[in-house]
Amino acid sequence: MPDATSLIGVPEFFERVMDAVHPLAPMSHSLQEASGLACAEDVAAPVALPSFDNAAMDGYAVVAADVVTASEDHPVHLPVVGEIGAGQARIMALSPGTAAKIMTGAPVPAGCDTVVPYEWTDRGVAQVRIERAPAVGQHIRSRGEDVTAGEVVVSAGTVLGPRQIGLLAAVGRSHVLARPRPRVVVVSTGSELRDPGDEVGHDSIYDGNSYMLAAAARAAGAVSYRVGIVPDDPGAFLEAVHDQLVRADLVITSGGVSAGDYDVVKAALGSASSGANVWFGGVAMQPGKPQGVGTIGDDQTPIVTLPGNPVSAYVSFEVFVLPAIRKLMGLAPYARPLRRAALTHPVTSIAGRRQFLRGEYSVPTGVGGNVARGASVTPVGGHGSHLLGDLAASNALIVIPESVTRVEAGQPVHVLALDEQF
Ligand SMILES: Nc1nc2c(c(=O)[nH]1)N[C@H]1C(S)=C(S)[C@@H](COP(=O)(O)OP(=O)(O)OC[C@H]3O[C@@H](n4cnc5c(N)ncnc54)[C@H](O)[C@@H]3O)O[C@H]1N2
Ligand code: MOO
Ligand SMILES: [Mg+2]
Repeated sequence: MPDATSLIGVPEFFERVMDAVHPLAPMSHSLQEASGLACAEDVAAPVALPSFDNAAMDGYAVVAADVVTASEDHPVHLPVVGEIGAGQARIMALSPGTAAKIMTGAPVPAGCDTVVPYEWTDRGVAQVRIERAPAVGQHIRSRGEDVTAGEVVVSAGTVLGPRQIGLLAAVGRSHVLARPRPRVVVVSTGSELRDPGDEVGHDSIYDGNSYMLAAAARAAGAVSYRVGIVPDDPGAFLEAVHDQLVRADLVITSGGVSAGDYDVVKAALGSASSGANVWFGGVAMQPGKPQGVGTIGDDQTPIVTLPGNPVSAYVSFEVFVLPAIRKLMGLAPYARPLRRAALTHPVTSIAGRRQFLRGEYSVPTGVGGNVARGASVTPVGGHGSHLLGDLAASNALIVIPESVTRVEAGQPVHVLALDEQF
């Protein structure tokens, strides 16, 4: 590994990763598939909302002038000429001096300019007694009052959340152009690795990283593919990665990027015949010092090579890969809110490195997260980048800046809230 003087900063490596990825070309998606994706068109409403004048209450369609004098003491009586249910518009026009039963959502007949709710009547069937006068237009939802036909209802770049999907469906769109979910291929390297469920010996361990990274990619909105464990053999590694490129928008590898004799990823991707162009180096952070990023194959598929220590791999994913996946999706890079919280115990950090410590972040129930409102964070476990149990017990990363070597209890710190997403 390069020594401390040759480490590059977290922001510089972040830029290298972001430069390697480009938003994916938009595709047509059914609304069911489009949830969480970035819309890639300005969607003009094909129809107005409401698309016709309709009743806002269950009651009687009437002509306002006929009932203007109605009161409990002086009710107005009108003959009921029929009934209009939602989806059953049998009465197209209403004559003055008559009423028609009408249900919420049903089209108001021509001539009707107000609806009398059941509660203001005797609910009569052949004749209705009206005891209160609605204003002209009351209880009628007018065509186009919400959305006019041709109006842009969702613009390009908007994230298609439930509200946008609901609106698109309501204006009759079955499909929408959106940037697709990136296909992320996860490759774990290490001759010591075994699949969960298999036997482990005294010198082998379970492959936690590829499951963790595949799950993290999926949680970020990607489709993830886990490639079986690749041993520390450069030829086998290159073959495995090249085999996957056909279905990869991004390749993430785990392990083999440090200074070891069997650090396969660095050895393989660094060779002239690898078909890859990858920068390897040290980043001024802990965990996550050894890193690599570049492209591989004819299509220049982006590849990020994460360190093998589980906490290092996870932190690197959060800090670099999650924003990269979001860029591929056409989303803003940062997914997590950076909160401020008071540290409950002192922590130390190496000078010149941005430290990401595991922590348990909490805010008093029902309030937003900042120090003034009582947010606090308790460090969980030590600095060791093998401490996966501590990572799993955490819900935040405490971020200690490069220039700081110690923070006392009670002091405010920034935390990346891992279970929160914008
Ligand atoms: N001489 C030096 N040694 C190391 C340095 C250094 O600067 N000089 N850096 C250390 C740091 S920091 C890190 S982080 C690791 C990075 O290691 P590699 O990316 O080369 O990863 P490996 O050597 O393959 O594995 C490291 C560690 O992680 C375990 N591991 C790997 N893959 C998995 C997996 N899929 N699931 C669970 N655990 C995994 C592996 O068994 C090792 O224990 O290098 C330091 N060394
Ligand atoms: O920097 Mo390594 O990523 O600490 O363990
Ligand atoms: Mg190594």
